[in-house]
Amino acid sequence: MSGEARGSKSPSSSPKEDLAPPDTPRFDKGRRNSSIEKLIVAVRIRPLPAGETERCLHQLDRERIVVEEVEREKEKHLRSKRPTEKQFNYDIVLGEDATQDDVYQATTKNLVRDVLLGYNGTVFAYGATGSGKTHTMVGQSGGKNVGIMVRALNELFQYIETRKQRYTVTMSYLEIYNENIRDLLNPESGFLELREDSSKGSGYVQVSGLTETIANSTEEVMALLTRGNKQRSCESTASNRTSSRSHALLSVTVHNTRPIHEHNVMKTRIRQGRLFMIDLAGSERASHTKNIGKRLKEGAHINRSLLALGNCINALSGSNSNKYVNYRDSKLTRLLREALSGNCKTVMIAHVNPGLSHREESKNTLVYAARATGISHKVERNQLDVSFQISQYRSVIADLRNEISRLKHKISDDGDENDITNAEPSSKARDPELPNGDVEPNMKRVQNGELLASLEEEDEEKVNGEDGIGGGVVGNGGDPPLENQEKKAPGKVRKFREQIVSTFREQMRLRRKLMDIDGHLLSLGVEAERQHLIISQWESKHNKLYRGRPPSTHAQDDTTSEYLWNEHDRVNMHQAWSDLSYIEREQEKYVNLRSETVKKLDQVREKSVALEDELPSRLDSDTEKELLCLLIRVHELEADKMALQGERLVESHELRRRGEMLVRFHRQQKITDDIITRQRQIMEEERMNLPSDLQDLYSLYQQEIHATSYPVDTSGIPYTAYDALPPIHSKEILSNYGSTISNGSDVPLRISTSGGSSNSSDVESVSVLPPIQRTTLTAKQPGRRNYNIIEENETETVEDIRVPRDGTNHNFKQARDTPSPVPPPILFPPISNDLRKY
Ligand SMILES: Nc1ncnc2c1ncn2[C@@H]1O[C@H](COP(=O)(O)OP(=O)(O)OP(=O)(O)O)[C@@H](O)[C@H]1O
Repeated sequence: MSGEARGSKSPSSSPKEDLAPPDTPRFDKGRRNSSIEKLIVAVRIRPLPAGETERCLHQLDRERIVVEEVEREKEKHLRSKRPTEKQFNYDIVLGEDATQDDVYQATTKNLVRDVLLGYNGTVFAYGATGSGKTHTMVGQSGGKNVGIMVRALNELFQYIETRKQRYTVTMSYLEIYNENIRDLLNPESGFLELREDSSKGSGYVQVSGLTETIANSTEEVMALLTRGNKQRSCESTASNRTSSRSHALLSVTVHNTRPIHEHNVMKTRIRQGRLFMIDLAGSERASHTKNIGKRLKEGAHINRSLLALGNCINALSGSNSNKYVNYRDSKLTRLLREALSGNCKTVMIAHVNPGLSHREESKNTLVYAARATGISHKVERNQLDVSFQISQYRSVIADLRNEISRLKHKISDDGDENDITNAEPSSKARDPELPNGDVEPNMKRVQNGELLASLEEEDEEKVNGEDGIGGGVVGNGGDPPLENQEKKAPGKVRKFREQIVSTFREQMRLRRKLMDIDGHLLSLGVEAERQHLIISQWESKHNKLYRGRPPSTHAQDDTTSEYLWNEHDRVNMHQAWSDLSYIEREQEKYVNLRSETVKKLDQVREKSVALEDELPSRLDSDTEKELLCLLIRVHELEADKMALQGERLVESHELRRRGEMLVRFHRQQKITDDIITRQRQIMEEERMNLPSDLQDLYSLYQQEIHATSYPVDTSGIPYTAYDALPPIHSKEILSNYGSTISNGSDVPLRISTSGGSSNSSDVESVSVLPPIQRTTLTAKQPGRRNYNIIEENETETVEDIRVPRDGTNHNFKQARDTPSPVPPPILFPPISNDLRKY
């Protein structure tokens, strides 16, 4: 082990010291932006498992372990001087009595500090099954036995909470189980793929689709960690009652920005450190574990990936500088590549069981661990100092991007949830009680003009912020406002910038106006639908189609009217019609205003593009150009954001309007159905001969009705309830698609295939139509079938029936004389009390 390696053995150097602030002079070494670091190897010896008394290894001191060798009988005589034990040296040896805190302090505490300084760090637990890896990394929740993961995160957050600087912490947690990667924070996402990101260097891999969660507090992180741990693949094996069958990788990224002064120039220092904490699955010998089946397969996968890791360690520890290291053999080594040879400070905690029966596994672990002590590589701090203004823009752009993607997701989520074209109208939309009482919050705000006001406020803030180029848009922890910086800018730049800002302001003003107009137009549309609904509600209540425009004040003179209007109806209908004509006038006015505003907006946009085009020729300095480009970009993103907000508003109004329309259509459909059914009833009773084309149309209508399947029949009785009733009649019926059987009374009829239910493959659907109960069967195939005829509360035999291919109806009136106890069925939801008053 080289002197330098020993010198950089930070994990064990001061186990009891507190985490010092990252920028104190103590960390001069860290201030150098790159250094050669060796992989730190710690060995933890777990206590002897219960029932084992004999041991095979011993801790000599804080750095050495000895393993007793087994001497074969023959060798004992042949080589009497042969040493009987083997000694191994490591950076740190933690004995059986080491506490969880001792292990954390000695191995990981300094990595946490390094991560805050902008380095990447990895700590991974290695060893045979049952040797204590999960105990070290995860431990037991709460109390003194919590593991490294919780301790590191705790310390990280404790530190961040005491600092004013801006930190963002994100985390992800995955497992590799049978060579498949699963997101432990979002297990529903299925298996994830590894993707190579060549932009970050050859072999740099990322897990595509892995959830990267922003964590704000220790509690939040703990909750995430607990959730992830519950998802881990863990089984009981002969060697370990709670054996982890997967490798678990927890990654915590700390992003920090802070202002610095360098040579009287204000800059922003960006640092990003990443800490991986890995609990590997344990290597196992099939003969020892006695695993079979699934466990054996898991074991094979675990061993293969650990073998690949061992090979990498072997290759990396060799003295040849041109060594070839094959990381591609397993997903584990591909993911650990950065930790083993890249820009990362790494600590390996090898775990051994001192019991005699575990000698082979423990010795193998010790051999690998000893090899790993020879690994060293160059580590660099991830730090970038950028011009303060540029960093502010970057930050604003990042915030806006996030906001835009959040809005986009929201729009698409809402679209999926509310896809009215595919779905039945929602209960909200169908229930006419809701139009007034349950409007979306956005809608309410639009109707009250509040949305606009709040948007204006929001934009005021943003536009005002621009006076200082984004000063105030992003909190900068009490740093000098950007205006001060800007005042120093040369006059030419300032003038150009003012032009850009004023064009942008105008753009935003017009966009706001457009949103206002759109909002108003949309609420007018919804209101118009509502008035139509009120009118159709009235028509439905009176079972009459409304004829023409307002009876209004002339209604009392309308002596030809077939019905008499009461005063209440007259006032309400008059109100509805006059509201409708007002709405139409308003719509016309706002449509014109909209097209004028769009025209103006296009002109301003053109002006803004022209300014951007002029930028290279009007400015000399690259920094100025970059600044103004970023300014334009910020504006564009602001504009995008506003456009998306507008889009969302439009969508929510549109959904609402469609909901109202559907309620109206359903009401119209109900009236139509009632008319058709009653006409049909009269025709049947009068035994009228129908023209064949009308008969065809009627059959078509029935088919359409039957295409809609209801889980509950129209009288509210679940279909399954019929299946419990005994069949009153079983008959072979020659059925046709859309054949109707009616019993001439309001007792529901039910038909199912002989011995089966209506769900059988022969019958596609059965429905009951008002007002006379008819059970209509829609067979998948024409032809003869056996059907059971079931009537609720009915035991008498119904006459044999035969439904011919032409779909002629069969009336059982003569076979029935018992009045039905079942109330008349209702096809659509009851009319709400709210609308009934109209
Ligand atoms: N240092 C220790 N002190 C007390 N108990 C320990 C220690 N190490 C391990 N154990 C106990 O031994 C058992 C096995 O440990 P653990 O599950 O951590 O092993 P592992 O190496 O993760 O095994 P696998 O690879 O099968 O998942 C557990 O009940 C654990 O609590």
